[in-house]
Amino acid sequence: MAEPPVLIRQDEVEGLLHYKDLIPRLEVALGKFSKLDSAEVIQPVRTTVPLQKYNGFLGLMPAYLVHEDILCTKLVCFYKRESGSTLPSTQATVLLFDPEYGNVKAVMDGEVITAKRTAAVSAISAKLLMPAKSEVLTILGAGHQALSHYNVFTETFSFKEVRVWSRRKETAERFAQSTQGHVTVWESVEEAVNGADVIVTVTGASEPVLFGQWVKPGAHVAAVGACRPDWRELDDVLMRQAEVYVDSREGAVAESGDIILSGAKVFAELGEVLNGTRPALREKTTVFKSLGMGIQDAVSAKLVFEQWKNKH
Ligand SMILES: NC(=O)C1=CN([C@@H]2O[C@H](COP(=O)(O)OP(=O)(O)OC[C@H]3O[C@@H](n4cnc5c(N)ncnc54)[C@H](O)[C@@H]3O)[C@@H](O)[C@H]2O)C=CC1
Ligand SMILES: O=C(O)C1=NCCCC1
Repeated sequence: MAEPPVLIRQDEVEGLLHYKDLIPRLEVALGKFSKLDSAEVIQPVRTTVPLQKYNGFLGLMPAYLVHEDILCTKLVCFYKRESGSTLPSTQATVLLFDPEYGNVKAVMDGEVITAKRTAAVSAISAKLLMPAKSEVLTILGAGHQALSHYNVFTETFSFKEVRVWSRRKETAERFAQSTQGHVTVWESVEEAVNGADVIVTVTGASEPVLFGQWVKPGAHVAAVGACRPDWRELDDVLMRQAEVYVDSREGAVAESGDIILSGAKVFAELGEVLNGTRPALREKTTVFKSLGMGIQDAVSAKLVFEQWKNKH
């Protein structure tokens, strides 16, 4: 009989998952995913169950990495919350399986995994696509993803200035007080992104908040919110003037309102750039449209479980 699953709490995941270990593993997984002839990565597009009554959805995100023998699924509920709501917008649990036996080896918190792996993938996009001499980082939104993006971007790169905007100034101010380094608070998106080299959009918006006319030519945008086919964070001008990169083409054309509704063409997956089969057009304005992938959770969960076992 299989052992019962271990339970790995949020504070433990936080202490076990580090960007320096996570980023290289995500790069390998993204590269394998984008190899057209590879049967090594099995990841269906996320299944979503709408929770209309609560303005949210349940997302089911299974993945199997054959070579590494990692079988995993995340169960994630996401809600659009009213401004000022104290309810969480994301609740997630990750299940790691023994692929041969079929039992669940570990049940772990998925919120820290979601925050860190999403930010780590955005950092990979920036490493590949941001202008060579990037000095100004602007973060639009001031929630959980804003903080994980702040942490990995300041750990990985050396920006001279970091700015934040949120729809409520108090939230942006609270965010700026919570960060290790200095962050300036801006009252309008237009001013906040003026001259920015890298812009991270991590809002719960379903209408555009970032407009192409405000974005410096050559800037890199990591667009993380707007994960439904009818939600937007970026306007048509930006989507059409930029070279658009995605985590998964299949996911992007099924789920991204910014891509579907603007009619923008996807230039490449990040994995294709990592594999050297598509170029990184660093000198152009670039958008990385992130939707999140089961394989990102799977490699994160494996890492957490390995580290947990080392300690127990
Ligand atoms: N691409 C990916 O892999 C993932 C994407 N996400 C997305 O990232 C976004 C942020 O997630 P969290 O930081 O966890 O949420 P959060 O609830 O912690 O923070 C959301 C932020 O967006 C702001 N916001 C909400 N509605 C807005 C609106 N209509 N206009 C402007 N700002 C608005 C809030 O004030 C807050 O600052 C969400 O859209 C979520 O769906 C989340 C997880 C993974
Ligand atoms: O990839 C994820 O995890 C999520 N993506 C979109 C919003 C919910 C969580």
